[in-house]
Amino acid sequence: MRIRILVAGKPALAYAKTGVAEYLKRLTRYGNHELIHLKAGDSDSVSQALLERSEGSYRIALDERGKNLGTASWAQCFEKLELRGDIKAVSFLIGASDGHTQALRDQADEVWCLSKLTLQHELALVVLLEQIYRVATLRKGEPYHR
Ligand SMILES: C[S@@+](CC[C@H](N)C(=O)[O-])C[C@H]1O[C@@H](n2cnc3c(N)ncnc32)[C@H](O)[C@@H]1O
Repeated sequence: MRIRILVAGKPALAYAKTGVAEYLKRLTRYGNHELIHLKAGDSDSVSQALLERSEGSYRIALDERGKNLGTASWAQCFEKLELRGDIKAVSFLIGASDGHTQALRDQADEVWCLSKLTLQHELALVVLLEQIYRVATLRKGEPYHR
C-alpha cells in the first residue's frame, strides 16, 4: 500500500525543510512513501487540486476538526486498510493557510487531527511525517516508539 502526502507548496521555513528531509530519508526503509507538492493558492483551488490528485486513493484529510486518534490507533488503522486488499494508496491531505473546504472534508474517507491546536501547515507536515515514521517503526516492533 503506497502512502502519499499531498501538500500545497514546498516548505519555505528552514526547520520544516530539515524535518521533512529527515523523515522522508528515514521512511525510505519502510515501503513506498511519496510527498507530492501541489501549487499553492487559496482554499478552493488547493482543495480542488488535492481532490483531483488523490482521486482513486483512500483519502485522509488532516484537519483540526478531525478525529483525535493516538499513535497506536493510527497503526491499527494502517493495518486494517492494508488487510482490506482493495486499497492501493492512501493519501494524506494537508490544506492551505485557510484550511480545507467543506467539500473536501465531505469527500474524504477520514478526517483526522494531529492535535486540537491549529498548526502552521509546514509544521503539520513535519508532525504528520514523524507520525507516519513512528507508525512504521511500531508496526515492525522497533524501539523508536515508546
Ligand atoms: C493553518 S492550517 C488551516 C487553519 C484553518 N483556520 C482551518 O480552519 O483549518 C493549514 C492546514 O494545516 C493542517 N493542520 C493544521 N493544524 C492541524 C491539526 N491540529 N490537525 C491536523 N491538521 C492540521 C490542515 O491540513 C490545515 O488545513
